[in-house]
Amino acid sequence: MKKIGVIGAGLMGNGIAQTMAMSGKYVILQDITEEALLKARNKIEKSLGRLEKAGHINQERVTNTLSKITTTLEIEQACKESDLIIEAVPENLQLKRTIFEQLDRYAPTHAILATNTSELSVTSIAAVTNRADQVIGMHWFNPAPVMKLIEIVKGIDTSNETVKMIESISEEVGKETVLVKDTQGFVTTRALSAHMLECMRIYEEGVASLEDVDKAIRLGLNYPMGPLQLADYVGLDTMLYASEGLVEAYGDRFRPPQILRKLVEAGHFGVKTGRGFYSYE
Ligand SMILES: CC(=O)CC(=O)SCCNC(=O)CCNC(=O)[C@H](O)C(C)(C)COP(=O)(O)OP(=O)(O)OC[C@H]1O[C@@H](n2cnc3c(N)ncnc32)[C@H](O)[C@@H]1OP(=O)(O)O
Ligand SMILES: NC(=O)C1=CN([C@@H]2O[C@H](COP(=O)(O)OP(=O)(O)OC[C@H]3O[C@@H](n4cnc5c(N)ncnc54)[C@H](O)[C@@H]3O)[C@@H](O)[C@H]2O)C=CC1
Repeated sequence: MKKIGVIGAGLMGNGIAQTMAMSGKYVILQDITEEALLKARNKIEKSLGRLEKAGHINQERVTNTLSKITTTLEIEQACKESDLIIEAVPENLQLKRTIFEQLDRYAPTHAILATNTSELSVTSIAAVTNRADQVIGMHWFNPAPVMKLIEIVKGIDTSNETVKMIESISEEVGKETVLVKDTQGFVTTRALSAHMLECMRIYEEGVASLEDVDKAIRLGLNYPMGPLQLADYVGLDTMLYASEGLVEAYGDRFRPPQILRKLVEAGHFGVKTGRGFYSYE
């Protein structure tokens, strides 16, 4: 697999594009606005700069990586020569199904179509295509260039060959993999949401301040980030979508706390909008 299409250039899409390009893949990154593409390119440059400063890569690798990434507003353009297309648009089943109809229409017949969904049904997304055996969940973690895991999700009709190809390219770009069944939330989102939603409730009940809930988990349980800080980092909109899907599958224990719903209703999605549980302005 030499050419990779990435659909959606937000938080995850730009990190996935960067990771692929750093391993020598040609990447075509697509979004619906010029502004989103510009923002993505800036984020990639910043992240590469950070890796260079830390001594992980040299200037030549930065230049090479950037030269391998092109951007487009046309989904057809991102598909037509790609061997693998990774979708990273917002966590909404209807939107993803609409995108996959188009991926199926425009991508070469050999291409694998992967979704970066955090918890939605890969099987349902695959069902709108004529190649369900070549559709798979490829679940990355934020920040994509740094996090070690890719959670591979095998839909009902995903072929073993498709799984092998995704295991192989994941390894090629320096990631470890786990293989999971297509169930709501897989392993990681189910586990992470249980933890984060409970911590939001602890804060909402006034048991401790925002800072102290985060500090307790960070220092007491040795997590790299506190749960509320991490929720802002992941995106509260994504957290809310995920919890709503998990409620449908597993019931009330994943019910979104009021504070999460209100922050999303107010347009405060976390780091990406400048405000969430914390302010970043
Ligand atoms: C919602 C879903 O579906 C799935 C998800 O993604 S859930 C969320 C998963 N992600 C997490 O849980 C992240 C938790 N946080 C962490 O692991 C860490 O805080 C972190 C890696 C983000 C930052 O690490 P840190 O030690 O706190 O800060 P920092 O020292 O700045 O960074 C550590 C290293 O990562 C690098 N780094 C961090 N973010 C980076 C980025 N965006 N690009 C490039 N490099 C980055 C830094 O340069 C640094 O490198 P060195 O140690 O070699 O100097
Ligand atoms: N935020 C996180 O930590 C993680 C998110 N995910 C999943 O990745 C996906 C994307 O999440 P984020 O990157 O956080 O969201 P985001 O909101 O940062 O980015 C989404 C991007 O998709 C673009 N977009 C919207 N409609 C589009 C369309 N029709 N065609 C092309 N692009 C379109 C938006 O303009 C935006 O740039 C979601 O499914 C999410 O659940 C997976 C792992 C981690």
